[in-house]
Amino acid sequence: QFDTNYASGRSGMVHLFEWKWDDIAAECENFLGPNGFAGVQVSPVNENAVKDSRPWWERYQPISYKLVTRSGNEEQFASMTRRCNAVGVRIYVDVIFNHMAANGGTYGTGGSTASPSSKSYPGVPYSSLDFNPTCAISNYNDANQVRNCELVGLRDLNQGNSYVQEKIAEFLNHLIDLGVAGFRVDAAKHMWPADLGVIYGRLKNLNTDHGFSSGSKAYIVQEVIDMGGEAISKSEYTGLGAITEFRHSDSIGKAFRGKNQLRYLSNWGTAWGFAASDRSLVFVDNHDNQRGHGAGGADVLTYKVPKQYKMASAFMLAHPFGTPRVMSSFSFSDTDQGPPTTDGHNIASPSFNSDNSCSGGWVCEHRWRQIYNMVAFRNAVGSDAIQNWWDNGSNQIAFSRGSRGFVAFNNDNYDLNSSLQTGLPAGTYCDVISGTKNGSSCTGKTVTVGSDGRASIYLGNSEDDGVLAIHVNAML
Ligand SMILES: O=C(/C=C/c1ccc(O)c(O)c1)N[C@@H](Cc1ccc(O)cc1)C(=O)NCCCOc1c(-c2ccc(O)c(O)c2)oc2cc(O)cc(O)c2c1=O
Ligand SMILES: [Ca+2]
Repeated sequence: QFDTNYASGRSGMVHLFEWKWDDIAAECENFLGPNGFAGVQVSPVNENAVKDSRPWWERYQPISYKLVTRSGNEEQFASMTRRCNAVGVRIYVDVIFNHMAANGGTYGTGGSTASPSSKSYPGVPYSSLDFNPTCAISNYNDANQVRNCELVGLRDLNQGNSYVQEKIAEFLNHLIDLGVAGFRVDAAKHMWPADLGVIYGRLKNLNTDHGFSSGSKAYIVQEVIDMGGEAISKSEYTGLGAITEFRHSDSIGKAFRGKNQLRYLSNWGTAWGFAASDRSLVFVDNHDNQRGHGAGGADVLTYKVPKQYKMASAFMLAHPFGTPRVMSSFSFSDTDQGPPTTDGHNIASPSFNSDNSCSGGWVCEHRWRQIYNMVAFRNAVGSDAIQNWWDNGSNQIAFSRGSRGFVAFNNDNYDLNSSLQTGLPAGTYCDVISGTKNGSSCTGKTVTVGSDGRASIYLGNSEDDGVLAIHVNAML
């Protein structure tokens, strides 16, 4: 189903890609809880194939459903969900049950062996009876092939098989017992919606020991890469739960790279071909398309283009459309490269600078002031509608969220300098992009709103950030 199970007053999910469970637990307590984040998407928790150079994508090659990975073991996972739920931060698990590991001398992160060539995975156990006949996906316009054949050599499970359904449901219910709030279903496009419906139907209610109200069901977000032009469409999945809206990532990248004038964002939402707001998990980039090949490819914005990245993230978090997910990356130069390690195998923990940013190979976009302050903005404005849309006919735009928040963007190559209607009560506000409210002072620019709700808004085109944001919880 598509209710996020977020604790009240919180929004903003962050994908702590490749983080270890102990480090996520600490991050919930030290940063995400205090800053109003609602949830964490974690990397796959099930035992995966060990590949020589430890590429990031080895974690998408299951060996078994044992909870042993480079991020930690079952005990550490259980401790993480306990500690994060205790501070109002939910845990969403990236689950892979379309396939099992591909060929290649294979043992798992938990020590299990497997023989993909004979479709034997004793760690589950799965045998050749549980897989579709071997064939390769070569034509994305053949829906049967996309579901029943192998994605890049990954052994394709038959989710129509009742034993397979049982093993998958057992795996997901084990995670529900451990306190998770939902799942990101990997490669959902490669599974039949009817089979997914059977599997989701076998899920238990969420564990009330972790603060969920009784009868709550797991939030399901299905990875369906649908940029149009293929046989399979996301609408086949939106009845079952939410979907990852890749068109949002592609379109927001194009807009803030200047390929689309920002004034066209005035009808941002389903008019752009996105799924319904409550079925769309939205993002600027994800773990796959930030590496250039996934969907959207070349136009996707990443931490490598920080000014545009922060503007796009601010727009996503300021706009009411969809359920936003902030990507938190490790730095990479090679698209196969895995997370930073201490010894080539064990993942390194993030280290933190005095300004709360990360080091040690972790980018921690979620710790960038312009991003975490916009999560607080989104919390402050709640479900208030967009009002007072303004644009200059090209790349300067502004809008308010009811009477609780106001944002302005400047992607033109000249200053934005206008008196605009903010919708806010009269007063002086801290601009939470250039600074942070600190008691009754602001470490960045301030904006004074008159009794008519108007304010003089200045955004120089050479400023670090092309965005300005004020809201009722940042009033001085
Ligand atoms: O680049 C990658 C991994 C990409 C990837 C991994 C996880 C994801 O959730 C994802 O969306 C993409 N993998 C590299 C290396 C690789 C991995 C395994 C393998 O047998 C061969 C090569 C690669 O070059 N992959 C081929 C292009 C990317 O094709 C993949 C897709 C994919 C890409 C575009 C689509 O429209 C689509 O429907 C599926 O999904 C995966 C899901 C997985 O669970 C595991 C995978 O290996 C993959 C996956 O290879
Ligand atoms: Ca399949």
